[in-house]
Order: sequence, then structure tokens, then C-alpha cells
Amino acid sequence: MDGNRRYAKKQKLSHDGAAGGGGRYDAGFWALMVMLLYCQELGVKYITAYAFSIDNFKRKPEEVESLMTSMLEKFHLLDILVKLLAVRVHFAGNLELLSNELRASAMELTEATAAYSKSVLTICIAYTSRDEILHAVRESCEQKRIDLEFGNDDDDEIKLMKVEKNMYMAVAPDPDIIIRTGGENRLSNFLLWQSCWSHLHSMWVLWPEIGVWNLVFAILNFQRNKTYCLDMKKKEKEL
Ligand SMILES: CC(C)=CCC/C(C)=C/CC/C(C)=C/COP(=O)(O)OP(=O)(O)O
Repeated sequence: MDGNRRYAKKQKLSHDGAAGGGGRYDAGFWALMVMLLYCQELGVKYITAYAFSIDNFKRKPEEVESLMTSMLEKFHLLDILVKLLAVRVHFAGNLELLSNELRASAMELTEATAAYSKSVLTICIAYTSRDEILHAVRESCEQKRIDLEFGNDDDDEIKLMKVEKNMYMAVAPDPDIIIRTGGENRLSNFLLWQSCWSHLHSMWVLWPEIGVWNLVFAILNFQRNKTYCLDMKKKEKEL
């Protein structure tokens, strides 16, 4: 969801949102809600948003602080909105890096929406793909060690499926399309494992300005290439 700061600058919004009645990330949050609605209309069930990376903690302390405060407010708003839209919410990332309050709020939101299934929104927060892979490998090794020690397993090989189950993103299937706004063409540590066969679509539009036609265009582009992507996924499963 790149382009929030550039959009705020363009709109002359202050960092914490005092000016113009909207915060730096407010417009971006509403853009996400609108995209969620369009995705429901277009039959896209799983939506994953990269909201805050572990690398974002390296931004200026006041900026991180303001983003975290804004995140907490948005979780409260989300609690109302996702229930209206019957959306299940998951969080992916190293939640231990968040404040107790934010982590508790994320967990409450996950529990409160567990019964909804019209769509599934995964919010990547305190996330990087390399950290996720490291976490999954460590967990898989530890589980294997315990299984071997207690005689529940006699094969010391760690299977791919097991590592995948330990990914933060195990709550959602691999993405068909990865959309990046703001004109960047990099993955920037996002879903490196899961994007193996994904269609990558970058656009110049700033995230808060994304509209339904940007989404439709990305889907049409994916559909042109989808036979290849889906074939590769199928072949991989058959191996
Ligand atoms: C609850 C929830 C999911 C809220 C979403 C809020 C939101 C839109 C978060 C985006 C955060 C972020 C660091 C975006 C990157 O844009 P940037 O700040 O790097 O902007 P730039 O590309 O213009 O520098």
C-alpha cells in the first residue's frame, strides 16, 4: 500500500492528521475498506495487506509512534466495519514486536471475526518475509526435535508442508496477484515464499487514490497469464 506519505504531502495533511480532517494513513485505510468491498463484488475472497513491516520500525520514532496510534484507532474502526461486511480478520507477523495494547487489540479482532467467511483479510504487521521464513524453519525444527525425542516420528527429514504450516501466512492460500502501488517494482520482503507463481502488478497510482478500475485492470492482466500460473501450481502439487 505504497504512496501514503506522498498522498498526505500532496493533500497538505499533517503527520497525525490534524489538518484537513484526515490523518496520513486515514485515506489509505478507507482505500483498503473500499478495495475490500470491490473484491467482494468481484469474487476475490482472500485479501492480504502489507500494513507495517519490521523495517518500518527503523523510521523516525515519532513517525512509528504516530503510525502505531493510528493503527490502534483503525483496529477499533475495523471491528465495526468487518462485521458489517462479514469479513474474517487475521494478522500475520511477529506480533511480539507490537505494544501490548496493539497486540491485544489484534487478537481480539481475530477472535471476534472468527465466524465470518464472506472474505478473509490478512493484515501483515511487524512482518517481513525473511523473518516469517526463519520463524517457520525454527518452529519446524523444534517440533521435529520433540517428535523424535518422544518417539512420535522416526524420520528426521523436515517436509516442505510442515514448514508451510508454520508460516504466519498459513491462514491464506498463496496469492494469485500481488499489487504494489506508488510506482515501485520490488517485493520488499513481502510474501517471498508465497509469491512463487503469483502475478506481480505494480502501478503508479498512490495507494489512497486506488480505484476500482486499477483493481479490474490488475485482474484482467492476471487472467491473461493465469493458465501458466495455475499450471505451475498444479504441477508443483503433483510432485
Ligand atoms: C488497520 C489497517 C490495515 C490500516 C492500514 C493503514 C495503512 C494504509 C497503512 C500503510 C502503512 C505504510 C507504511 C504504507 C507505505 O506507505 P508510505 O508511508 O511508505 O508512503 P510513501 O510510499 O509515500 O513513502
